[in-house]
Amino acid sequence: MVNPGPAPEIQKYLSRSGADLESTSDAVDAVNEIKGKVAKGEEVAFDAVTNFDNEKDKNQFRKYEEACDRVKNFYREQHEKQTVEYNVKARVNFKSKTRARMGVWEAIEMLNTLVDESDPDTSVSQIDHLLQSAEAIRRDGKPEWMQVAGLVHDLGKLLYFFGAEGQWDVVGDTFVVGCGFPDAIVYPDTFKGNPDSQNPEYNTEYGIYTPHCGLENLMLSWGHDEYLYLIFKNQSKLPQSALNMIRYHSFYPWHREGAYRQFMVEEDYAALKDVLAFNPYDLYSKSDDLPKVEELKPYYMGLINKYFPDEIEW
Ligand SMILES: O[C@H]1[C@H](O)[C@@H](O)[C@H](O)[C@@H](O)[C@H]1O
Ligand SMILES: [Fe+2]
Ligand SMILES: [Fe+2]
Repeated sequence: MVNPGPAPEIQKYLSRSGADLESTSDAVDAVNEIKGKVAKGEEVAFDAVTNFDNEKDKNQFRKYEEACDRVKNFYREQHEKQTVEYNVKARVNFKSKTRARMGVWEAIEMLNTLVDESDPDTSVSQIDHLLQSAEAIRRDGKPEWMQVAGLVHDLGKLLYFFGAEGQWDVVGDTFVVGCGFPDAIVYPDTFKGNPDSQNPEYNTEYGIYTPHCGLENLMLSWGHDEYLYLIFKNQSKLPQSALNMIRYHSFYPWHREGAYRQFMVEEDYAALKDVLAFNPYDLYSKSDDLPKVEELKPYYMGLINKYFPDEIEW
């Protein structure tokens, strides 16, 4: 008899298996572990093994209370203006046009002038941040698709050059609109100025959503994650795990602080695993050592050609 292979529900996970799953049995173990924990109502956390293993160094990042005014002012504006109404408008606007046509490397170069106002940890330009992330992933021997995820994950910040209203609808951590704003978001007090926080249809645990409706059905605040996910979902050969890393990498209240569990379905735990495997390379690779862009270009062009068409409709 022919071996029927893993059950369809397991297959679903295998096709999106995390970066460190070497074999089918690893993947099945991982899935069983997730399922067991979910069934018992336990929190699922995954420790990614990376080069950044010094806890003392890790504590130097994301210190928002000590951040400069540039960061604080950014979040006040973002938290006041990211409403359900704006979100719907931004999504309709996204679908209404193509903003530019260019290749992935050209897009990376275009980001050269952008310095992210929301980021307390880096003041290097975005091209440097992308290469720092990709190089850290490569150094740890992770697969090519994940190196590519590192290389492109912040390309959604191109939105800034495509008629964004400022940086508040492009960068910064993301959160859900249409339900209450949890304290797990940085500077939670600033939501007082967001009209949605006074709206009884929105300001509850579930707001406009239903229990365990799945992350897929939530409106995440509009910015570079969601935009880039929408672009690459149809215009790349990236595996689902890479798309998860792109789509949720700024969703810190969810992936780091444990908020929004009331909306999760089983497959969202696989996405969580992907995002947690990616996060150290995004966050802890931030340093002032500038990568040598021209030296690295040929290697990354090779990867770009494997995963993307020559021209993307942005
Ligand atoms: O300030 C940063 C930056 O904007 C990143 O690109 C984003 O992914 C992070 O969530 C945010 O904390
Ligand atoms: Fe980002
Ligand atoms: Fe990043």
